[in-house]
Amino acid sequence: GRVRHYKFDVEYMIRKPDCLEHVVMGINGQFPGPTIRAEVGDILDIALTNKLFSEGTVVHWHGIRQALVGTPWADGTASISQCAINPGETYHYRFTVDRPGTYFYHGHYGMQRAAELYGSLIVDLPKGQNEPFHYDGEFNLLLSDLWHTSSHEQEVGLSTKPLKWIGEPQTPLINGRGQFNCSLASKFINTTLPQCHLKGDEECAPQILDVEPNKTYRIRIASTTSLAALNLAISNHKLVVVEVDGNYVTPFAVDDMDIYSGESYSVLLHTNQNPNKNYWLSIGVRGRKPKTPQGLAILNYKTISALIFPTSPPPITPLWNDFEHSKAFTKKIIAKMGTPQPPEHSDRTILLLNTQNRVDGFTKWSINNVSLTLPPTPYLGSIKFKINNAFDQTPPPVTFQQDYHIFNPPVNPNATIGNGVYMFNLNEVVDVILQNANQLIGNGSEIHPWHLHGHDFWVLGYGEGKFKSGDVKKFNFTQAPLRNTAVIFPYGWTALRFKADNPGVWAFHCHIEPHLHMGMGVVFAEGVHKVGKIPREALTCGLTGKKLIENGRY
Ligand SMILES: O=C1O[C@H]([C@@H](O)CO)C(O)=C1O
Repeated sequence: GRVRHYKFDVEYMIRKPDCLEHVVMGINGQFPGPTIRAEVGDILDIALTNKLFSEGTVVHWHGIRQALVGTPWADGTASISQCAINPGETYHYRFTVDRPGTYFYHGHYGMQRAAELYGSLIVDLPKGQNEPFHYDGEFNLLLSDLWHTSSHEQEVGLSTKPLKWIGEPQTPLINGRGQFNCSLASKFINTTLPQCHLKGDEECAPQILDVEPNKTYRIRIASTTSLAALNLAISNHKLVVVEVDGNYVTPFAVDDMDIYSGESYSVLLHTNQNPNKNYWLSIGVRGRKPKTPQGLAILNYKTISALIFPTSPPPITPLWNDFEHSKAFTKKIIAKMGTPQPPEHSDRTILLLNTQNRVDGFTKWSINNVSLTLPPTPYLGSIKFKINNAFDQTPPPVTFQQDYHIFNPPVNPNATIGNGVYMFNLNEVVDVILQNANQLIGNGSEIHPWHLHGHDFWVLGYGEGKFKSGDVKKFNFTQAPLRNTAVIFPYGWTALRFKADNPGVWAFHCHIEPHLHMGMGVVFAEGVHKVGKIPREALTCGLTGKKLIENGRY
């Protein structure tokens, strides 16, 4: 593959993504950051310079496994794979993209994703190879949620006693575009917002998808929201899902689709409707009581002007708590024939109970009663160089008390903080059962999208209530989809299998950024002794900084 060089300057910028002025994080003067487009086998060489004034940064390449050549130091997770990049410093992300698909990148330090640090990353097949589906043109939609409070204010609120929850996002964004103080569809929907009067060249003008009649378009869709789960639909048009998290799936048609934070999709759209009209593409909030208006874009049949608004209302987003609708969609996702099958047996199973808890009166999320607090020395260096006082050496619990009542608030809400690591033998096959439960107070249970770094996993199944050993009989081994993000539904469980075959240290966490901030994650490690030479710039902080770099030992 060829080497593609990029220079990325991460900076704060003043923009008007929803027609109002906000501070957002961008790259090279662009918000969202530039789209990276590469071919399978290419080496991406990204010199990323921190142009922020007074805080560190890192960028994670979401869905890229860093596995082909073994570059775990390029995964872009602060405290896990590298030291945060200080203002004025440059870090070199150099890695191979080994598989086609729809990916994205985003900040992975503090809550810089909520500060809107993200962009798209698309990997094409090598020239001459064809996708297993035909299309005449393509679009790329990166979905996000815009906040009118700064990520710093959000972090402090989440770390305050009592909790100051961040609430709901102000504006959903499609390719960084939304409208806050007006609506594109106020004529059609019950809104107090005035009709937007936009010329089309504003930063907050809607994304237009220009199409010709009777063609097939591939729409790539990825969500890097901080909180919101979204439902996407296009009036009058079916969507045929063909790709999920960089893996082909058995195609299926839907009228609308759920997209959780951390997921990516490709859908095919046939432009087989009346070409003398335009149509709405909508994204609406699901899974939490929506306080955010729909985000809108326009499907424009080029036969008419893009400025002619659709003459019918935007699609209605399914009810936020219609979880059966969500489950029906998610369970339709099955592997395409030819997808690698999961190994028949696993070497070990870990059960991870997701709960909302208290630690010294602070509201936290915890896994088997441990709330993750990242250490100052990144694990990759501290494990490789056996710096044993860098983090808790006792591994975190692999199960939870079997008499735990998942349908009730916790009897004892107290959890502990910790930063221990689940250590796997290289090439071990691991089953993970994610178990959902009731929230801290009152009745309720939320959807959490769990994202694994460094691997794909097979989704073996989703179930209701508390996982029982007999539930393994319900696992789907023959068409288990490969993914890097999977949700747990309210009061349910999700079973995953993966092969710990990628030497390195990998985050596995809820992709809802405030939940990760509140401790909702774990750290996996395997074969770290096999990791090649870690670049110095990954090790300059904490105890690796002191013991290796300052002493001139590295
Ligand atoms: O972590 C969360 O905290 C709030 C709520 O449970 C307490 O205010 C909420 O909706 C979350 O998802």
